[in-house]
Amino acid sequence: MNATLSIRNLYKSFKKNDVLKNLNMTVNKGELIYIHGINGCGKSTLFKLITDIIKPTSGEIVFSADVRIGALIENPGFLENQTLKFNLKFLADFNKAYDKNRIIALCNLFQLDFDNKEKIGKYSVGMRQKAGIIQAFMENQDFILLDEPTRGLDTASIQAFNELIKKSIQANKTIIIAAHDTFDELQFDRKYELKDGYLHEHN
Ligand SMILES: Nc1ncnc2c1ncn2[C@@H]1O[C@H](COP(=O)(O)OP(=O)(O)OP(=O)(O)O)[C@@H](O)[C@H]1O
Repeated sequence: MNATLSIRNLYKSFKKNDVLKNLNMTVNKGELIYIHGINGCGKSTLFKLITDIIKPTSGEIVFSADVRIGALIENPGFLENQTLKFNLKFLADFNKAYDKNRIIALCNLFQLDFDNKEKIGKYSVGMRQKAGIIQAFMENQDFILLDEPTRGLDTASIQAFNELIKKSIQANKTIIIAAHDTFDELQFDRKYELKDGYLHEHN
């Protein structure tokens, strides 16, 4: 198999709080992975480690190649006094990856108005969540991490989300979804449970 991410003997503690203990996981290119866990079990911490936002206490996180990562972690951070259009361009420009047509297609999929003049700070929870999902996919990233992606989404948007995931997997993207929600419509290659700091693989 074509391992794209290898996590070896990963530990993360915040002072005396041992959040992740000896975590091992290999993710292959094109896989769809699900990590289930209750609030506070360490899902966001794991994603912050993978995206290098925080450093492990010990252990290794190795990408086999130069992958471009898209991520939705906790509440998506935006410039609150700017529009959706401004925010998405601003973020994509960091990587010189602004693709207006792709962004408009994603906005249409989620029934979000790309030209909405409202500041993003005024958006509803669901609208903001959709904007967060869009930024994780808008640069056609290879490896996508989604933390509680369907939080606050209505039924139509959950369907749009499922569609996006299926299409992305067909396009050989690698995706990890961490959530306490279940995703019955999606076919995962592997499922894990993150509990008491340990990651258990489900059959
Ligand atoms: N920067 C930090 N400093 C100290 N403790 C932290 C920090 N970040 C996370 N933690 C602790 O790590 C544990 C896991 O938090 P994390 O946010 O990863 O959980 P989660 O599974 O994403 O939860 P939720 O589903 O509620 O988003 C919690 O006990 C939290 O208090």
